[in-house]
Amino acid sequence: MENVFDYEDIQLVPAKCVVNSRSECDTSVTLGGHTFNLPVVPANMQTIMDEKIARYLAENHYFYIMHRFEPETRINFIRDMQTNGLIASISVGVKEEEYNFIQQLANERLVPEFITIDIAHGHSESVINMIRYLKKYLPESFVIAGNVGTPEAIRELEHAGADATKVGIGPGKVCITKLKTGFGTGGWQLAALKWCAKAASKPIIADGGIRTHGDIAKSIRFGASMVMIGSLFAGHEESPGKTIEQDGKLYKEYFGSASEFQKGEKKNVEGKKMYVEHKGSLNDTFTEMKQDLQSAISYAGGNELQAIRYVDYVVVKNSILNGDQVY
Ligand SMILES: NC(=O)C1=CN([C@@H]2O[C@H](COP(=O)(O)OP(=O)(O)OC[C@H]3O[C@@H](n4cnc5c(N)ncnc54)[C@H](OP(=O)(O)O)[C@@H]3O)[C@@H](O)[C@H]2O)C=CC1
Ligand SMILES: Nc1nc2c(ncn2[C@@H]2O[C@H](COP(=O)(O)O)[C@@H](O)[C@H]2O)c(=O)[nH]1
Repeated sequence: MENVFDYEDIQLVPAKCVVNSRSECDTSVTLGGHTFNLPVVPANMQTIMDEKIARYLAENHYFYIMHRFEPETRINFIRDMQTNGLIASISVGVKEEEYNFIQQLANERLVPEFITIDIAHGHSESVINMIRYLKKYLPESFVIAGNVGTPEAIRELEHAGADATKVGIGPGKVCITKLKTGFGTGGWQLAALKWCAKAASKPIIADGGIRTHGDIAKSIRFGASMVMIGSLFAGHEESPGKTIEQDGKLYKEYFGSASEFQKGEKKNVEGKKMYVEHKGSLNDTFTEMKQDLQSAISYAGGNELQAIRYVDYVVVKNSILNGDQVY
């Protein structure tokens, strides 16, 4: 791999505007035959996603992926969502009991619209076997497989039957994989996305490392169809993480899915816990994300998301932020 870079090293180059108002720009995206308002999905983590948020997102035409850390609730969750005319989008692992769970879904003809295989090292036989099993027993479910960080992995998972792949090993805010193992796409996630996108024939979800709304547009430019975000969604009043008060200020907890706090034990820990500032309602963030992305589309010289795919870019090596912060 040559010319590695990350989000803060890139600026997209404006093209002539073709709209009279940013409100004309369409941020919607279609995945698995369903159209969503934004190419953004909150991370399937326990301090980011719960059933209430899932319902809110589905009702408001945003994509969501429920986490897999309360496995016994999944059957009722799928039933409840579908009974109410909403899409069911769940996560699975690769351990033996997950095969029994999938068999149970097939027996009961409960078919989630989306199933995400949520594993740290997705370029593995365990994930390939799970993709094949899902495609055999629940062929109508749209299968997202990950996480990976190389073109070889994209090809193998797509070849096994994955309908989309998820790219990002180690760029997450609460991720310590890069420090504990020396591996991953941390620090060059955007370049890894570009590299993977060249091999992909199906949609890619860029996962981890998004720190500003402009990073969503950059992900689209480098090949993502959808962007998974944890930390930017962690601080809302609706977020499931505990709220704490320190020196009169409110914070919310955000912990990694491979952290000691998630696992309940100190074994193969590759995640940590942090506190993020409380930031109001989820709805306000989605509204702002939409406005920022509409603006990005207008700078790309188009009126729909695809316009961003074709803009030029420059590498500005770490100089964009220049000490600035959004707030
Ligand atoms: N995107 C990212 O960068 C990362 C994300 N995570 C998140 O943490 C959660 C837990 O992930 P994970 O540990 O995979 O899930 P699980 O704890 O469910 O483990 C899944 C299976 O894969 C095995 N396994 C896990 N890591 C490896 C590896 N590096 N090599 C070989 N086998 C492995 C496990 O066995 P055993 O434990 O015995 O090895 C287990 O049998 C997930 O939600 C995942 O998304 C975790 C790390 C990185
Ligand atoms: N290495 C680890 N990665 C993790 C862990 N828990 C979640 N994740 C990944 O991070 C992203 C969210 O990233 P962010 O930068 O938006 O905060 C999430 O979707 C997972 O892929 C973990 O314990 N270790």
